[in-house]
Amino acid sequence: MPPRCLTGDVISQTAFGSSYLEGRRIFQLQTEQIGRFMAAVSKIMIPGYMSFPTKNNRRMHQINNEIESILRGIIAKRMQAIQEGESTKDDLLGLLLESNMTDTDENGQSTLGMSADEVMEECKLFYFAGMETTSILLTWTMIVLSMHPEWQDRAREEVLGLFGKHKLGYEGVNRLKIVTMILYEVLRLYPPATAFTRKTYKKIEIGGITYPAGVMFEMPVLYIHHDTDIWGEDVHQFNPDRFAEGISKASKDPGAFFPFGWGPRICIGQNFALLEAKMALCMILQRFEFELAPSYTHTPHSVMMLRPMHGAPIRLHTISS
Ligand code: HEM
Repeated sequence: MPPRCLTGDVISQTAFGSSYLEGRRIFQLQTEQIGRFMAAVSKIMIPGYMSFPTKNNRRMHQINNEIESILRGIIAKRMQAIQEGESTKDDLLGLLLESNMTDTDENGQSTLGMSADEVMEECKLFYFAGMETTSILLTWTMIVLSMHPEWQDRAREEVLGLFGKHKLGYEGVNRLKIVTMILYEVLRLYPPATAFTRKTYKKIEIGGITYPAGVMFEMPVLYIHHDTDIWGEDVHQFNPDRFAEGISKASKDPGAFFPFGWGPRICIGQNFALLEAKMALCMILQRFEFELAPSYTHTPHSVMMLRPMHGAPIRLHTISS
């Protein structure tokens, strides 16, 4: 199963719970949407081009309509069930709707909570923000562990030592040290989100320069994660040991590792993503040894996110018990 199917299934289940299959259709459509969007932005950069009635843009519009119509159906069905006294389910949609329904006026319109459209947008955002990123992290991890079999062995040793071939336990997952160091080092070398932006809301001085309100800054995650002055001469090498004493001691600047962003808008799903990546990696390591197929070419490519440009053909060999 490609990592994207796994992370798509996980977010479908956690976002929509019982409506998982309907959720999965949305995610399939959004996967097509991402592909089409990337094809469009990597070809041409004319302002407004995305609204031209090209075949690609028309299909993207169609996909968006279909996604919204499925989501409206899921939300309406769940709201009706809640109104009929069914308990809100323990998934993202249930939690969003619950918050929505506690603050409604006499007409049933949300006052403090979110509108149905906002709930829908949140559901869409969680997919975009959550599925692709974690799948890319898993993909790079498998690539890097194929290139460094000694680290693959160390990680497997740790996993088998903690769980054997048995089902993973939450407590055990929290005790994973080598696997955590590996994931951090992969996130340093190949951060799925290579940059994010911040806008000044008032006049501000940074590094001796005064900026007015409304200036957009790009925070270059990839660039800072590869800065020799911060990380040392081996900055381009895969060396999980640098994280042996935690993130703050891994570099000369404790704030230099920020694959999930920073500040009040830091990634809301970072713990979820790391837990998911750890569990998926442990389950793979328990069952398989893996290596890169000869056709693999190492070409990190950043359009929206940092991916292996020509995919990641990986050979899995079942470990006999
Ligand atoms: C390896 C996996 C992931 C990476 C590298 C990642 C990275 C990021 C980054 C860089 C941001 C922008 C933060 C900022 O502006 O400071 C972000 C925001 C966000 N992420 Fe993630 N993310 C990951 C997984 C997830 C998952 C699994 C979810 C949901 C379950 C998620 C939900 C979100 C949301 C909702 C936001 C917007 C937060 C806001 O604007 O307040 N992310 N993520």
